[in-house]
Amino acid sequence: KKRYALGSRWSKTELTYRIINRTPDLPANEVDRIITESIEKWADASGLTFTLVKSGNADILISFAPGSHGDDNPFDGPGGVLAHAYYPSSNAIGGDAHFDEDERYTDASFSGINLEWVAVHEFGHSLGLGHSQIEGAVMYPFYTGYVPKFQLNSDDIAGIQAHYGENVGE
Ligand SMILES: CC(C)C[C@H](CC(=O)NO)C(=O)N[C@H]1Cc2cn(c3ccccc23)CCCCCCNC1=O
Ligand SMILES: [Ca+2]
Ligand SMILES: [Zn+2]
Repeated sequence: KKRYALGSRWSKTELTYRIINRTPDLPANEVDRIITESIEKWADASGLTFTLVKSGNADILISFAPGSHGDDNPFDGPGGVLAHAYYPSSNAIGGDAHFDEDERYTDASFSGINLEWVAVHEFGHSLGLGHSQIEGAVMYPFYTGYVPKFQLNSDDIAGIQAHYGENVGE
């Protein structure tokens, strides 16, 4: 099956991200923790580093909204499309990740939509990964349900390293 796909990449390896708003489905500190752990999965597998910023601009702007939300891709209500994100680019929306607020986001639960899985998938796009046809890859285009302690698939890791190389550690 076709493995990972590549879109545009960032021309830098030190990236910033900002949580614009949070889903009310989970406690705010949980949302922050899940988002940070999700983006750090990509840092662990590559030479990328991420800094959370609390205000102003950032490379990756993260927001939750239902239906029409200011871009050309309105969400579709509960189910269907869960979220989307934009490949790196010089324009403002590049790298941004939007989550459909009409979903019921959960953590460590087999019901609802696992926020961590969706976030890891979207941040893959924010970093320049397309979809993979490998069923176990996080970049697979279909949500297949909560996987306890899930890790990036080797295909996801190969994809991010094709763009940004290996994690060279401290
Ligand atoms: C991978 C995920 C985190 C992000 C992707 C979108 C995406 O690639 N974002 O970057 C997603 O939402 N995929 C849909 C694909 C999809 C499945 N169905 C759909 C019905 C209508 C529209 C889309 C879908 C059938 C019914 C199940 C609906 C609930 C699950 N939805 C999905 O799996
Ligand atoms: Ca939806
Ligand atoms: Zn996707």
